[in-house]
Amino acid sequence: MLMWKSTPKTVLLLKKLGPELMKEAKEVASFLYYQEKMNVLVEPEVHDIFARIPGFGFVQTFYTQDTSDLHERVDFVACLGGDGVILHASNLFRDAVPPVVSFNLGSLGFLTSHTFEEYRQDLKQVIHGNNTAEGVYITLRMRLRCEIFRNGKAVPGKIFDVLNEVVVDRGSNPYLSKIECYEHDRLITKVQGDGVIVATPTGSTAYSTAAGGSMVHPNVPCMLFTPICPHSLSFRPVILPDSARLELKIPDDARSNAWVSFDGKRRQQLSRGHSVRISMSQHPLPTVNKCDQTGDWFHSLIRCLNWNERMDQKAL
Ligand SMILES: NC(=O)c1ccc[n+]([C@@H]2O[C@H](COP(=O)([O-])OP(=O)(O)OC[C@H]3O[C@@H](n4cnc5c(N)ncnc54)[C@H](O)[C@@H]3O)[C@@H](O)[C@H]2O)c1
Ligand SMILES: Nc1ncnc2c1ncn2[C@@H]1O[C@H](COP(=O)(O)OP(=O)(O)OP(=O)(O)O)[C@@H](O)[C@H]1O
Repeated sequence: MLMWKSTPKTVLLLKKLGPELMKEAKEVASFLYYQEKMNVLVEPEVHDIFARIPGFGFVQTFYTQDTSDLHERVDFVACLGGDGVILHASNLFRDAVPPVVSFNLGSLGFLTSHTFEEYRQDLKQVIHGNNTAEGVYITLRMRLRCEIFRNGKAVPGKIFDVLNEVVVDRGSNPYLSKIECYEHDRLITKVQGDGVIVATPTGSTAYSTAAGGSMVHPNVPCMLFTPICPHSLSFRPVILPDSARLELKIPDDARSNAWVSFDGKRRQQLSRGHSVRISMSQHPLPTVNKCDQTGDWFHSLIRCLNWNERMDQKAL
């Protein structure tokens, strides 16, 4: 459950990229500042828009070049948009992540548990959660720490924490990709196909599901190892414990380079001899639940993916 040591003072308000959702962002910023007496931070591009609107001089911003101390300045994050905004929030925080409450104003919104209509009541619950009888539940979402290596040496500045998954694929190369997969330095298999996904339980309902992986409740401590179009009749997806330490390496005899992406972003080439090492991050991402961990998850499975939607059988 969410327990504040002292009443939260600063909120980071994130919204979906682009000009839309400014009306909603203005409404939420005013509510947090005037009603809840909170400091409101937004990203620099959004701040540029607020700076031109009379009466919103209270909205502050931060330097995106250095977000290393952002977690110390921000008590919680409020997101307006879809799943991509939560992935973006994850990307802003390399180390500890403050609790994230998200209002679904995007398209699918599997991870965005709250509706915008009730934002006042839900934000009050988050801010004064300690004092309410019911309390506020959170889900601690595992992230994966990914680090790129060249011939066994860490490439400086190439460390990424992902909330959904890391993908190594063939990119636009016409050749089958060849990726050696090690677990704690032991070769477990070679992927010969379009690529491979290493996903968190949170990411299990995203790309990994599309590639045939299982859907895993976010409280299960594990990582999913899901091949993409493997050219083999026996390569089924597997689930590994959260203690696994994986390395995906492009061998010298691969016909072409590969590509790696982190939560579908920050895509870059992996040449022969390059590898990406993957282990559980020490810093999970806490998301605020609307109901509770299991209730929210099944609600999203049904609302977004029509999980087991079927006509009810009539009595005899
Ligand atoms: N074939 C696929 O299904 C496919 C292909 C590429 C990327 N993706 C996913 O897109 C994600 C990036 O999302 P984005 O919003 O920035 O890009 P995007 O705008 O391309 O959205 C991809 C879709 O995936 C959904 N999604 C994202 N995370 C999810 C999750 N944890 N559970 C269920 N659905 C989820 C989003 O709601 C959206 O509908 C990647 O992390 C990857 O998982 C999926
Ligand atoms: N503040 C932001 N800064 C940078 N990129 C962002 C930001 N907000 C959203 N994005 C990106 O913009 C895209 C669309 O955003 P988002 O996912 O929130 O909306 P959507 O696609 O309509 O909803 P859903 O993902 O739930 O289907 C995503 O790829 C996301 O990563």
